[in-house]
Amino acid sequence: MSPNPAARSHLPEPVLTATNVSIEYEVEPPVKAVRDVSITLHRGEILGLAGESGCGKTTLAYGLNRLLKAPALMTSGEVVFHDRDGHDIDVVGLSAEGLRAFRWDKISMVFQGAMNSLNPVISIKAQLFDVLTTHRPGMGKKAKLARAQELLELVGVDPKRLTSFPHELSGGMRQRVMIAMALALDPQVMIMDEPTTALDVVVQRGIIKEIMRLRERLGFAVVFITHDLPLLIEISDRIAVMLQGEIVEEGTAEEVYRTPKHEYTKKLLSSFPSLRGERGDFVRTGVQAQAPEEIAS
Ligand SMILES: Nc1ncnc2c1ncn2[C@@H]1O[C@H](COP(=O)(O)OP(=O)(O)OP(=O)(O)O)[C@@H](O)[C@H]1O
Repeated sequence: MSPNPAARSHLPEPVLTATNVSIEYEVEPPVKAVRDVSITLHRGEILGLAGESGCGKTTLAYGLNRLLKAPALMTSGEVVFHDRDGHDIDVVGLSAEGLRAFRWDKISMVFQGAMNSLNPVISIKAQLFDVLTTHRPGMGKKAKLARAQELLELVGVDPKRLTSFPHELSGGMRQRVMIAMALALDPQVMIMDEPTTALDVVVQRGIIKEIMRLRERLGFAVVFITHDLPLLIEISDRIAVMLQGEIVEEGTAEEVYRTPKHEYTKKLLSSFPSLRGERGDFVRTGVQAQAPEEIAS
């Protein structure tokens, strides 16, 4: 199968553009974790970031959302968020106040250990209210309650759980609550860094399925990072492959799977035997991902 140029020309407009981004850890000797990376995330798409441990995926994701902390430093590059109202936001140039308003509202992030960042002694309701109070100061109590209930429903958690404390919920439920929190302000981009890796396979698949449904329904774009290349191929619209801080290959999931160009991509694909042969044959069609239960089978 050859890449379909027609499909590419129909990509939606960009929502996030990173240009020539380089990030270093200023340690001795310095670590060049991200090297001159340019990447475009289109509205509503799932962009999978693949590559082995230590290649710079998390560092890049943090850079996109200005979450880098010393000793990490973005040494060059531009990150521009293209808001749905037509304005461009220079993410690198945002002030501290601008950044507080930007994060969670425009781009939110769910990471592997996110479920453990819920405060164990504060109810789910209070923690959801906190996000809404901070970012939507004009919102009344009734509206906040309705939104909190709606958010839990969206991620498949019974709204009765609002009064629960995190320790009363399973790991999967807590991660769903974190996804609800990330959705609270209707972000246009979600960065998901190994969002389900700490969970068992059945729970993982359930949550991935939910993310896919939500993306269809709410239209946010996702940068999805995982070591699970078969999963990435199934759920992503496009995939970027990282090697030692650089993006060495980029294409639709189908192109990357069917006609990988870079030797490293070929090596990466061959390290997942499940991707070869009848059982693991490519099943994705268009932008509609296969149902996760089918992926798991
Ligand atoms: N605080 C730090 N100080 C120095 N070097 C770091 C620091 N954090 C990460 N690095 C280095 O930066 C490089 C990129 O790391 P990063 O965590 O972004 O990779 P990754 O692809 O996300 O890996 P993983 O999948 O294991 O999370 C690695 O060489 C790592 O050792």
